[in-house]
Amino acid sequence: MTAAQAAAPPVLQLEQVARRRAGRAAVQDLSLSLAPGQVLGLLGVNGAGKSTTLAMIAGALRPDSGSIRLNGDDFLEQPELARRLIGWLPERAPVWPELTVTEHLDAHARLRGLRGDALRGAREAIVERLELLPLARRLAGALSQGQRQRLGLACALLHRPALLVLDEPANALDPVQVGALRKLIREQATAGTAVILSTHVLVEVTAICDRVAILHEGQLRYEGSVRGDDHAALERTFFDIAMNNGKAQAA
Ligand SMILES: Nc1ncnc2c1ncn2[C@@H]1O[C@H](COP(=O)(O)OP(=O)(O)OP(=O)(O)O)[C@@H](O)[C@H]1O
Repeated sequence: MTAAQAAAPPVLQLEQVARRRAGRAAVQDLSLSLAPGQVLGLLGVNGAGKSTTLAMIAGALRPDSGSIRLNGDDFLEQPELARRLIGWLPERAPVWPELTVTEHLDAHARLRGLRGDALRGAREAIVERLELLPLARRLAGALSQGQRQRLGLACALLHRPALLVLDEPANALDPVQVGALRKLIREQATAGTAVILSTHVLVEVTAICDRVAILHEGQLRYEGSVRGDDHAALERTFFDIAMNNGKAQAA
């Protein structure tokens, strides 16, 4: 992230966001912000509230309370902003099994308002970048899990979003593809895209992210840089959560 990007207004701003699911608080009083070109990792164990948070940011779930702003605009009042500004890869990337990879990308592009040459240009660029050409004529329903994940990522990136929301993006990817994913995310950040991604793997955060927010039982337990002095505190907090359910261990 450049100094200019750091000084820009936040692409994403959550204030005191809360959401209950199945009668329990899935996310509580969550406040976060994300500048252009910044990569934020949402780290937490199973059930911590990561997917619920990302689904609210992507506009798929409405918060019970709190506000979400995209580039300063109240996104809850203008849900169409999400479609324009956000690229979302959900935890299990949904596919239309009867469409080919190309048809899939075209359908997504149309949903984002792309048509004609703009649509073709965007599709060709993403097919090349994600090396999807050998799969272009395959039915989406016949793809492996990792290939589906790549298609989901391509759909999220197709319209060059200002904010990329990635739920466990390394799921089902082999080590080569994980390396390619890390490179792609850093490339997006360098181009000014803000990225928020979820994971339960600490090394994933340190490899890709600039900042980290640890969620546990729906609450923000830690927020800071992944580097420098913050790193030890990050490791200690996550270790306490993963090994000891969030309670500091006796010395
Ligand atoms: N579809 C749903 N219906 C009801 N409750 C849900 C649903 N999805 C999640 N929850 C609940 O919301 C809470 C937060 O779950 P969430 O999926 O956001 O966590 P997570 O951190 O993404 O977990 P994981 O790493 O296992 O994907 C949990 O208590 C979970 O049981």
